[in-house]
Amino acid sequence: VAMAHLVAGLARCWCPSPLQVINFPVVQLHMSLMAMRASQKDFENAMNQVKLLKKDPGNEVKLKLYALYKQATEGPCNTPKPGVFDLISKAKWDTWSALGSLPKETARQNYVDLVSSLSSSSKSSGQVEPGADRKPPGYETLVVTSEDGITKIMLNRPTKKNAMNRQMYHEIMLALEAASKDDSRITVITGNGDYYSSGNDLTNFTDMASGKVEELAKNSAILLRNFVGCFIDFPKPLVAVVNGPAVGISVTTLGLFDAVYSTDRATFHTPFSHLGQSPEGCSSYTFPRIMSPSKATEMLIFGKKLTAREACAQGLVTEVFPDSTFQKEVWTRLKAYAKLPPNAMRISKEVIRNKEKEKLHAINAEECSVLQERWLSDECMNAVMNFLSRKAKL
Ligand SMILES: CCCCC/C=C/C(=O)SCCNC(=O)CCNC(=O)[C@H](O)C(C)(C)COP(=O)(O)OP(=O)(O)OC[C@H]1O[C@@H](n2cnc3c(N)ncnc32)[C@H](O)[C@@H]1OP(=O)(O)O
Repeated sequence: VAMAHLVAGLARCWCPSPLQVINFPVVQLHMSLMAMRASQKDFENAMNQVKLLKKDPGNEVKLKLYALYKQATEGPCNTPKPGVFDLISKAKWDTWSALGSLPKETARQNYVDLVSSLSSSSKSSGQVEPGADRKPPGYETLVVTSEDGITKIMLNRPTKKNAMNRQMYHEIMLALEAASKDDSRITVITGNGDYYSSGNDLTNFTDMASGKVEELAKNSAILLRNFVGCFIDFPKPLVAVVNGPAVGISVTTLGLFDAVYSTDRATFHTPFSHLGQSPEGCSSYTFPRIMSPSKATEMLIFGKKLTAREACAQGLVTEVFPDSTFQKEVWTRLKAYAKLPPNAMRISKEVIRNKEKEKLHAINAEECSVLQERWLSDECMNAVMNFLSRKAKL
């Protein structure tokens, strides 16, 4: 009943004309503040783009836009929580508040990214840029689908072994955020092609070689911290369907999933020392707890690559399937799990995970700050340059 009131209330408040959200007084106030700063030009353009959207993006997205707006302009939510019966204000407060301590610049970037993904899926009114390349609708680095109670987030850069570039980090965060609010019961991350993911796209570091390295390292640490934070806070059962080899951050974050199903063709590899780097994804904490401390050390310090069966024996992988029947078996199982009562699953996850959340956020912050220094080291720069000049592969 409360949800019905909320939906009706949001519809009354925001839906009559396309994106009435932009008329929100607080947003208008911020528009004039934005216009004063040239460095926020993209943000301002995004606000204008929102006005041109023909298709109403729905209440969830409008709430998200509102929250990112507030975060980008005012910072973390510190206003008193509205009463339970003030459903609309409470929904807005909850969405803003859920952004936690997300930095203003990241919120601004996420706002711009979100508007850009909306613009490409909803043709803007009459403004056709002559000769402009049309972006494919929706995400650029992911394919996100939702059916049978399962939202599937598929990493989609198969020709790059699903290496995670900055765009992919942002899109995964957006997709997780959307999945946490949609009506699916289980969320799955998987890869397209023969790899699950080859980890961080090493070209993310090419800018490091060209000035302002400290600033780039700092921004990368913020990006990584927010990215991993989304996994720590994800409220629904999160399942990895590991369709092939996994490297680096795509392995370390597995410790934050609720189940990991793997093809027997997959391998699990965290070559941080080879790359002059150090563990992330909370693996410095989760891995010694999931497997024995010395096995974790062998992976995280010495870069030992595990087969799927070894990873399963160590507890990192829930179950391994023959590659020939992997997809069929895993999806049949997941569809059955998705029929379980959603609130029970969500609450069970809360009971299992909540005790650790604060700790995990602290570990995440620490790992990112250590990495920020590592990225500036000769060891790291040389390893990245070696890969990019094809002198080194894992
Ligand atoms: C900002 C947040 C930072 C978060 C910190 C995260 C850390 C990590 O994730 S550390 C792990 C980083 N990953 C790697 O070091 C893997 C590097 N890649 C490889 O060693 C190999 O590519 C391979 C073993 C994954 C696959 O080898 P192979 O089967 O021989 O395929 P290719 O090398 O020919 O790859 C095809 C194509 O894809 C590009 N590519 C693959 N992985 C990456 C990558 N991680 N970063 C950038 N590019 C990657 C590769 O360069 C090829 O491209 P083209 O030459 O243009 O075809």
